[in-house]
Amino acid sequence: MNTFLRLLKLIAPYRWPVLLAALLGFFSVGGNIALLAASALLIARAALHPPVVALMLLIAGVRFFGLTRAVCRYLERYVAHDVTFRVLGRMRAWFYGALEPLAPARLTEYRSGDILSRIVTDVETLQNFYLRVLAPVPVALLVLPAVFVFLAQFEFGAALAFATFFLLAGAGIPLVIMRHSREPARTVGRVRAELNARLVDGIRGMTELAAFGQAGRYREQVAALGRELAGRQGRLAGIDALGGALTSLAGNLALWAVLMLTVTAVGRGKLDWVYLPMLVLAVPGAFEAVQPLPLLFPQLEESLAAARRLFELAGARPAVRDQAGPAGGSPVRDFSGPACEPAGYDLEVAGLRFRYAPDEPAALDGLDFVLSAGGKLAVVGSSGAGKSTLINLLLRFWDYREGSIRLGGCELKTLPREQVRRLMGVVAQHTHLFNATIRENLLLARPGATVEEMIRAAREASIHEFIQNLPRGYDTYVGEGGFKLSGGQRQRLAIARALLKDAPILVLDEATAGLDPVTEREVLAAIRRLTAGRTTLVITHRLAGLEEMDEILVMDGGRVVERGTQEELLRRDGLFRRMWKLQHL
Ligand SMILES: Nc1ncnc2c1ncn2[C@@H]1O[C@H](COP(=O)(O)OP(=O)(O)OP(=O)(O)O)[C@@H](O)[C@H]1O
Repeated sequence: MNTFLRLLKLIAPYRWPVLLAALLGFFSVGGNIALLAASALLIARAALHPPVVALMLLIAGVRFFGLTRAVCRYLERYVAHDVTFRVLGRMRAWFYGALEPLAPARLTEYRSGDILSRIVTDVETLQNFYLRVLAPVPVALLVLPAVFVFLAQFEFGAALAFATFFLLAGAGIPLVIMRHSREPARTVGRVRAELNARLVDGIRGMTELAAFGQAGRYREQVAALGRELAGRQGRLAGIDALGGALTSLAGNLALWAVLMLTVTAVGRGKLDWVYLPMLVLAVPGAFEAVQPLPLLFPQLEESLAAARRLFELAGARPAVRDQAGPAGGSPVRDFSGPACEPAGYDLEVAGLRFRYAPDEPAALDGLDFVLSAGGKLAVVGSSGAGKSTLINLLLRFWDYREGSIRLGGCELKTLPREQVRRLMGVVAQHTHLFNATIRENLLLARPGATVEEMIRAAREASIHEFIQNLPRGYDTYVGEGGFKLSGGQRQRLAIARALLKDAPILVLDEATAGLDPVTEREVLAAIRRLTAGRTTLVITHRLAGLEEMDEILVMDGGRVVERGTQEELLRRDGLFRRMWKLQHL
């Protein structure tokens, strides 16, 4: 019910067009009934060979209702679809906006295919809620009393028979259908999402599947899900057909009953025979209003299931929230103004402890360091030591509970996420490049940058020459994820981006990982230009280019096990020296 009300709320701003569509729907069905009734009366009257003048009003009526019916049907379809697509458009934007605060911490709990399925298919499914659930009900509710009163004027028994079959078709049959369609209608969205998630995963990992000889097995899993979806859709289609057939049967029975009762009334001399065809033909016209109703509950069930999936994800509690309360306090309200204005860019980390979930081991277990503005600090360590976790906390992708991170004297979690991220430029190992031009990818860092600024950044990142030699230069499309570029080129673009962003604090997260030694040296030279004069935090397990660091923290299992300059660390017989020896043999 709650979901139903929330869906209704979403169309509240469009209540007038929705109401107009319902009224137009009523006039369209009403026009059809009047057209059939007027035509029947005209034929019956004409059989008596009256002067043509006596038929003029009926002839005009047939013309008028014929036109009314066509115009109303057109307008009803137009208004209903227009408002539906506007609601869906609004919903997509709302849903996408609701996802942003969930990234990346909460979104990692969902598969990308599943999210895609929600934003595309589930939103699309909701069009049925507005077009096939909400719209037909008021039309049927208006048609029933109108036709009942009309028939009752001539023969009450016929009116009663009509109402009985109308209610059977409009309420009884949909209720029977509901019992049988509930399960497939509820689960069809989930199976579709599962299939989409598998497909997206499979497409991404196609090379691996082929390399490990698992393509056939995966294909079979996709096919099995496809069969399951087709099975549920088939059941729904069968139920839909059954509903349509039963409604037609009820309509025909109503017609037969009204015919019998009016013929009897004519026989008893209670009804003028000339009205008989009119009364009988009004019935199939009226049944047009109940034709969509068998699908009402399956569509409602499917829409509610889709809406629940949307609301569930959109309503997920973000892992991080901007807060105005005291440091470490529970989130109070959305951030409305800085609680503290950082004085400079000194970074002080003290007693920092963090675990991703209460039952998981600590990813960081008491981290302390000071990185003064303009200073350079490296964090090195083996895989799983907690290096990336530190970045996740620094960028406020996750929030810490124990210890503190102070930026310019302010507790980091009291600063708005936007402000924190504005102050930090990140060059990561896997920089996401959009399927757009090089120019668009670079300007992402600062949309207002001039061409000169962009070129200067590319030059300093040693990528300008390469771009210039491309046939389309800065307007070259880089392909999905930048696949048309080499790893080194992608990294240099990432450096150019960071240069363009010109943030006072730089975070380099395995920025040279995976590069060959020659490219690594070139990228390191570009990094050196990038870091000049900036507060820099380098996260790496490759021990290269660390001689310029003011301090190196060596981490293991979430703790700092050694610290000092490269020279000092090499003099000691510790983890750093062991790692160094392994990498520089
Ligand atoms: N999103 C996450 N959810 C749960 N646990 C995580 C998550 N990310 C990392 N971890 C865990 O936290 C610990 C530290 O991981 P982290 O990624 O910080 O290590 P790292 O030093 O960056 O390793 P690498 O050099 O391999 O990237 C690991 O035990 C890891 O399994």
